[in-house]
Amino acid sequence: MSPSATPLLRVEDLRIAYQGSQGRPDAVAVDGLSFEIHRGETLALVGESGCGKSTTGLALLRLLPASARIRARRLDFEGRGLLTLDERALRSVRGGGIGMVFQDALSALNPIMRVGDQVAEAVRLHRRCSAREARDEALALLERVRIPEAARRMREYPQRLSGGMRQRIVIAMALAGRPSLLVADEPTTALDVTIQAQILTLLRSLQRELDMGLLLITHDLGVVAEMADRVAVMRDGVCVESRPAAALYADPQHPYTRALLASRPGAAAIGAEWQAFA
Ligand SMILES: Nc1ncnc2c1ncn2[C@@H]1O[C@H](COP(=O)(O)OP(=O)(O)OP(=O)(O)O)[C@@H](O)[C@H]1O
Repeated sequence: MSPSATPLLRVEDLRIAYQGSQGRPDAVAVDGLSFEIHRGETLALVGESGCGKSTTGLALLRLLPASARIRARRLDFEGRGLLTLDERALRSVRGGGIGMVFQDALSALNPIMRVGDQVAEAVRLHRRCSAREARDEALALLERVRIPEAARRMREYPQRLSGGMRQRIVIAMALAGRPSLLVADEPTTALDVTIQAQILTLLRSLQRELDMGLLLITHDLGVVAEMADRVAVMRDGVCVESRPAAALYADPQHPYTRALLASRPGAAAIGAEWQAFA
């Protein structure tokens, strides 16, 4: 990691509430969250379902529904405030500055379009170039995400590919705008365990090769043990602990972090730690 003075992403005191409908009170989804990501750094945002992880990821791309009220002391990407960007600037940040990978590769892909054409289309969204150049770039992207026989795979439709291959295609599309930050929201949850490991290794390698920042959103502390530089643990919209990964795993400070660690499959004692939060 080579942290520069200005972080790629600076989040300070982020608060997000969904407006309650039919007289119901607003629901606070994120409450006072702060973190930074530098180029070349991986931050894992970890917590159970509903703790506000995806809401945070979507806020970075200003993709929250209109019912979401968002404010922050700072929400800066490459030194610019994301909350005050106009639509045009936002479009260039989405996919250009910040790339996004979601859990469900199948629904992110068009079933009736060859995957090579979909990646080429993503390239042309971000860069003026000929159809030929876009196809060449798409092929290079498929090779970058280690798709074997990439030239042949370009002509396949998504359904003909395995789940892992599809997720590689989605990652290739997310890279098409040459982002400096990649947000990956549960990128492996829908995959078999062995494939999960391959995709995580790929993300880690890409993050290093391209010197990107990576925000990895997951409910599974085990998933990030090998690859995060820092881990931020969230519970009910609040960050309870944020530390370098090695320190957090070796000596978790917050009881909730200890409970999450103990509840991983294969962890010895779930018992008392978890009971406190059940
Ligand atoms: N569109 C929405 N309208 C109202 N409330 C929402 C909306 N989206 C999320 N929420 C609520 O905001 C809180 C945080 O949800 P969020 O999806 O960010 O959590 P999460 O940690 O990503 O969980 P998951 O992994 O299940 O997606 C939850 O209480 C959820 O019910």
